[in-house]
Amino acid sequence: MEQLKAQDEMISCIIYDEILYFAESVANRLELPSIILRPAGANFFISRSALLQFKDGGNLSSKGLESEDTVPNFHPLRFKDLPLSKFGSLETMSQLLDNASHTRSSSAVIFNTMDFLEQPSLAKIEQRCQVPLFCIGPLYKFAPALSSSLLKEDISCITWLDKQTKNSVIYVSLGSLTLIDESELAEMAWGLANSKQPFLWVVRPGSVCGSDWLESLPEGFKESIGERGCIVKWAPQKEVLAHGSVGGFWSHCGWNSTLESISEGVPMICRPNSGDQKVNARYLSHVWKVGLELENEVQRGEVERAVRRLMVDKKGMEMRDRAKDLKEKTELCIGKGGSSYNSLNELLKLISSF
Ligand SMILES: O=c1ccn([C@@H]2O[C@H](COP(=O)(O)OP(=O)(O)O[C@H]3O[C@H](CO)[C@@H](O)[C@H](O)[C@H]3O)[C@@H](O)[C@H]2O)c(=O)[nH]1
Repeated sequence: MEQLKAQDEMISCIIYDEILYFAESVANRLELPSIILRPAGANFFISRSALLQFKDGGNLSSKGLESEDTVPNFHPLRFKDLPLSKFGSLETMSQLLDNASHTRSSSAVIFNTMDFLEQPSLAKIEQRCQVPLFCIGPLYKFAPALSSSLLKEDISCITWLDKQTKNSVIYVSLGSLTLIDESELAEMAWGLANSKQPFLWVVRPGSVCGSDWLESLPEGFKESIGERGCIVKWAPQKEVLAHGSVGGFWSHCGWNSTLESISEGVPMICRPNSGDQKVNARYLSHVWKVGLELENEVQRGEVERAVRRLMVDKKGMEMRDRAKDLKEKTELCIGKGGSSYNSLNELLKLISSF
């Protein structure tokens, strides 16, 4: 540590992901300022306090967590939307969230979001937060050349998209962690096939339990879709969403996918799985009104109806109009004088003052 300290006085601060909260102690030991990066949304941050509040009050039984009732003071969230993880117990999860929520001695907090999108939640956070808050999202718009992808992107899907008509393609991707089983894969496959819409589907290797990649696709499916479907292992998602042929996105509603879809003006089918995704899905469908949520078990008939509603029906077109509106607001936000643009400049000023 001492060596690191003496060696490099060029390091002005440590920016750390909120989950890696122990990095704050390292910064203190090195006598460096630190800044917290919260990579998910402000609505999610607020929903965490609901989870902690109800857990501590003893009102959160596992039955309570399935309830359709709205959480008092947390509209539009229902108890079932609270951000529980599938990867741990309520106890472990709330302990982690509690630790990640404290600012400790850090000098500032960064959110990957836009002011206009999450204003009410940001205002609440600002009230409680003792240090400056910087909303500089969507981050990928400020650093477009950096690919953070761990998997190789299959760019051949762009050539396939070039051959499709405007707004006709539904893009399907469940992010980098979601797992599904073989029967869900089959229902998704037949729902997409029966919708008669062209689709670009990312099936991440290892994401279907019990199968390496496409072995468990149902018999007859490939023949039935012909050239109307394109399946890849990993896509250049930001480029895909910005492509004129893409008119809808079936997503697990991870925060990055949510921001990317909003920024490119693409309405969504929301199929959240765990954690913040349920909060994001609720805001997409009930506040921003650019998404429709698939809530029940995935069944081919429901998938077919959801795809057609989003891609063809009037309701879908209205959602597309609202999504275009959010895209324009995002452009203003990242352009010169916009809130994220200004916030980023303020952050740079703070860092240079250290
Ligand atoms: O074929 C693909 C599929 C995805 N992506 C990219 O992968 C990222 C996926 O991120 P996200 O939508 O946030 O999903 P996860 O990878 O599942 O993210 C985890 O981290 C997020 C940020 O904290 C949380 O919001 C999610 O719930 C959590 O699952 C996005 O940038 C996509 O552009 C690709 O480039 N190609």
